[in-house]
Amino acid sequence: MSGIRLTEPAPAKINLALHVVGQRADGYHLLDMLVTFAAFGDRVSIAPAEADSLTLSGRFAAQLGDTPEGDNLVLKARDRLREALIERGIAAPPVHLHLEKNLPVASGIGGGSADAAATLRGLVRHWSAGIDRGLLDGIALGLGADVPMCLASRPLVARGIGEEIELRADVPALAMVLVNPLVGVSTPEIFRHLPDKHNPRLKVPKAGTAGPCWLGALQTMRNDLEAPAAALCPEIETVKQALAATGPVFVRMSGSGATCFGLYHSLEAAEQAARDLGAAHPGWFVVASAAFEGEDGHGAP
Ligand SMILES: C[C@](O)(CO)[C@H](O)COP(=O)(O)OP(=O)(O)OC[C@H]1O[C@@H](n2ccc(N)nc2=O)[C@H](O)[C@@H]1O
Ligand SMILES: Nc1ncnc2c1ncn2[C@@H]1O[C@H](COP(=O)(O)OP(=O)(O)OP(=O)(O)O)[C@@H](O)[C@H]1O
Repeated sequence: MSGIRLTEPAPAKINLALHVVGQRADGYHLLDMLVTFAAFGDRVSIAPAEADSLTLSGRFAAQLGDTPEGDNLVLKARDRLREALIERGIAAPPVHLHLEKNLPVASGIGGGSADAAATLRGLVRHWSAGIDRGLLDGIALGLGADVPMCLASRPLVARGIGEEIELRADVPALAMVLVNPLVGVSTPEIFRHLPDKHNPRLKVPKAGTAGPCWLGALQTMRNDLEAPAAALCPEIETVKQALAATGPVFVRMSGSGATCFGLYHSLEAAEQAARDLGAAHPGWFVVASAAFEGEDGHGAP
């Protein structure tokens, strides 16, 4: 892509814990989530152009082949932001967007949501658009429940369907390994197979909790989508066992799966685990990553 003006990271979203605590009248489930982000993810690049366009690259670009271009969350994000800016008299001229798709699609690590959030962040900068944070959060939520947290892209607790966000800078930035058996799982189907929609709330450690205490707290938390996901996709249990055999400090499934993650005390340990898992399971998606800490060391703005 020539003439790139800026590139915005779209870090993978990792649900360290996910409790299903109720259901709204419209059927959406109420969730208590502890979320962090991986340095590994997609990337959205922006350049000025004569006319709007989108190009794709990356290992999983082909997985978006069946998604009509207009349904790509990158373009939806561009269009919703532009509409809001034009309504307020702010110019939003044509852009060439390039999506480097490194995250498997429909894999529980929020790839589409991360792409939408990165597009919003990038275009606000590209168009030099002073936009009210509340309005931007509203546009994000309209694009998907996970988009507001991906807009923050730093450790947080989210409640509701993901729109009530409390940043938690004290969550330890541990290295991780992400593993997906490359078997797609359908989020609505997992929710349909949930045995119980009213599970105990997430008990979040108090502000300033030290790293080792967070690890203890994580053990007391759950991902309530893990059992229904593993029932529909037996490979999830195989992935968890394989991860557990590499000596992580913690293993769990993210989102509605099928991606599972292991946490490690060092990036070197995570990289060694990823090498071993990749060699033993060449058909899986396996990647080692540091936690995302943003350009300023504290996550994205
Ligand atoms: C489960 C999470 O991965 C947690 O981070 C996300 O909330 C899922 O977000 P997503 O993949 O963007 O899913 P969406 O496209 O918003 O929802 C797909 C479908 O899953 C079900 N769904 C999703 C989220 C939610 N809180 N309750 C639900 O019941 C709904 O049937 C919805 O139509
Ligand atoms: N840029 C995009 N990247 C990925 N999926 C997209 C994108 N745009 C639209 N989609 C659609 O969104 C659906 C969900 O994809 P996504 O990868 O975000 O799911 P996920 O990783 O399971 O997310 P979550 O963790 O929020 O459940 C896909 O079926 C795909 O058709």
